[in-house]
Amino acid sequence: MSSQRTPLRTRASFTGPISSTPSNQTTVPRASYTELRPPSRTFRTSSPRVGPLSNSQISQSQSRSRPGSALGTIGSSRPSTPSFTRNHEPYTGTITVSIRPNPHSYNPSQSNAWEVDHFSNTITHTGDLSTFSFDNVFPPRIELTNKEVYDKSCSNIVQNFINNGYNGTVFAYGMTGSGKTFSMKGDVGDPGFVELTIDDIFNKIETDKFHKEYEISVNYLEIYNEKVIDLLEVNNVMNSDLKIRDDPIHGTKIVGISNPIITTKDQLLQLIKKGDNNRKTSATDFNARSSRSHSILQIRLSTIDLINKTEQHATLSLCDLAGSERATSNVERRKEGAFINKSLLALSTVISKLSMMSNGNGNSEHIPYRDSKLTRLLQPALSGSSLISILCTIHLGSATLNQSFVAETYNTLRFATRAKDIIITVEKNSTSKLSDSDSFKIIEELKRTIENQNNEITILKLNTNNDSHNTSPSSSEDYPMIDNSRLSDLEAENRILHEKLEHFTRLTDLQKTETVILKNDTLNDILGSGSHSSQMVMANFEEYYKRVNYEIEEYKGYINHLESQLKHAYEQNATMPPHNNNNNNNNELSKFASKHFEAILKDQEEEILQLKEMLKDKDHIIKGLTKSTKLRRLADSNSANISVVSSGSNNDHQSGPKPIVKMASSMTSPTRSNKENERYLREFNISPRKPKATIDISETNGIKFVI
Ligand SMILES: Nc1ncnc2c1ncn2[C@@H]1O[C@H](COP(=O)(O)OP(=O)(O)OP(=O)(O)O)[C@@H](O)[C@H]1O
Repeated sequence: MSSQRTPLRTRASFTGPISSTPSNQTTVPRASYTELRPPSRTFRTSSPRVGPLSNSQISQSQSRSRPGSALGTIGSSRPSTPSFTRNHEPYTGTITVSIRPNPHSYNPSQSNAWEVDHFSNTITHTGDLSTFSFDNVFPPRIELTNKEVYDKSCSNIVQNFINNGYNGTVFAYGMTGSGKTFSMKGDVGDPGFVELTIDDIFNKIETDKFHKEYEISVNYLEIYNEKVIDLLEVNNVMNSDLKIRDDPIHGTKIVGISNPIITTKDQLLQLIKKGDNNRKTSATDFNARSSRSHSILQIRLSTIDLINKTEQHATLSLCDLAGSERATSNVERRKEGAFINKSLLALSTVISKLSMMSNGNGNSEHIPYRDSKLTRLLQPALSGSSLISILCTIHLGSATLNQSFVAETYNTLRFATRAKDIIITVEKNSTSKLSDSDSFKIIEELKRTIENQNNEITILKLNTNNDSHNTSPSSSEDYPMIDNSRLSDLEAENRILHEKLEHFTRLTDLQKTETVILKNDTLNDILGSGSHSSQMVMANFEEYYKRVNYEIEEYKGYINHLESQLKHAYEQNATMPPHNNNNNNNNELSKFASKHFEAILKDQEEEILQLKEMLKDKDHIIKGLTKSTKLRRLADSNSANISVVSSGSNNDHQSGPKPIVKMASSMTSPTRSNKENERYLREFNISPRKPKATIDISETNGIKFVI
């Protein structure tokens, strides 16, 4: 993991799709994303939500073919989770909305206010029979783990964040004590969304460790009484009310928030734990440890793909909102409650307006994102920069005993319904190509890290040896153990880094080869001569190859000559007598001569450098040519039993380059024996049954360059 952030060169544009659908799904034009149809809902005549829909309203809503509209009828289309097409076009669809009841406020032996059908993902009020349908409606089972809920409602977004560069936002919404923190943070033996997400991220890092570089940074904040507080730096008074500003890349930014770079999973978990301990919680009427603030954990991931040499940046926000609640007698709680309710109301209003706009009912009116810090921070996500999943936690409650639960659950379901109506178009963050200087920087950084590790390994080994010889009774027995485990960790890490470095250097080298070859007119002429026979292409290649080799030798000789001249000139310069200060004329003359001389030396140095660069380029050409020539030979001799030899002898290059041959009619050679063929095939790691039949200058894996 790099300790230095790669500069963000492109403005992040949000592109992207998701999904639970298999990747072999065919590309569907956006307008016909029928699989993106969101949960449909039946409005029964007694629905207290919006009142019954008239027949004309129902047919109107059914005939409207907006993708992702939540207005449909149960049975006509099952609620579907947003899907992504294979080639990751921008995702257009709805927000994933899931409902999770708190099992503690549900009693199966009593008559409950709500009935859940987790097969059809619906929830029905047992009194007025109004039914709501969502992407997921989970059963009120105590055995239901956070992992099961995460897999269905959240992992899709996390995977698209990790693998495809989409921003993601997940938030838990619901009344106090309904299970938001339980779902996000988890419990003993039942890790929550935050930990499960971190597991997914670090598992991916482990899987891709040989061909990808990841950099993770994190910030963790809470909004308490409309103040933004850095949970990782609570003791800093400067961080007691951070300001939110517009940001061209991320939409909004929090000025001055700490943003540490994370290198290990444990480090991240420790930081989050520290932040959690700093979060404001208190006992309320419904929850002994109620969150009195909204918390937002933001994980930023930069991915460098060492194979494709691209980089990508994405942000995942995990929000645990404070719960709505009724008035309480405690003054402090009342004040907090007022702020919480106000910001939740602002969120609700924003969601409602966005939903109306998505349904074509609202004009493109002002969305009041600035009414609260919460909506201001969620603004980029809600306005289309991010895939969103909302987990609404509810209390099912007994119909007779807990009337307040019933009303709150109604509120939450209404909120969830509006959220489900919102249609978002989210673009994947752009992928930018690493420049040569970026590749160079990465290679240098890897080398530095390896060197530092080597030093540490040496020191640790020395320490361990000293400890084992140390007979002092006061020496702790624990230290050698710590050192040993650190030592083996370091050695393992070091091996991986070495492999990474070799791999990346090889790739950079290959890319350079390809660039040089593509820029080379003569080579392009040869490669582009589609009508020529393979023998002719081969002959031209080989002739060109000899010519380049000859030129290399020439250049080397010339460089040697220049270098010895330079050396001689420097020596002369050093032995020149000092200037005579009394003689002005002489002095001026010698100054002029010296300047002139220096200029010549500089010119020569530059020429040598240029020549060396040219030599490097030619080396790259030779590599590419050697490979393609051998592959071509192999393919020809294996498939058509055609063997080609160069038209000149080994001494040809001594007599200078020849013009590139135009026809290969005179080229014949003894057919290579089977044994020889096998040797070649082994050398190129190619299966004898499937010889390469095309000239492929881009394939390197497993192929040794022989010059
Ligand atoms: N699905 C669940 N399974 C088991 N226990 C749960 C579940 N959901 C919530 N609980 C328990 O219910 C209590 C309240 O949950 P939690 O603190 O997560 O609520 P909350 O919605 O975050 O409340 P607040 O808004 O007040 O912070 C906790 O004791 C928690 O362990």
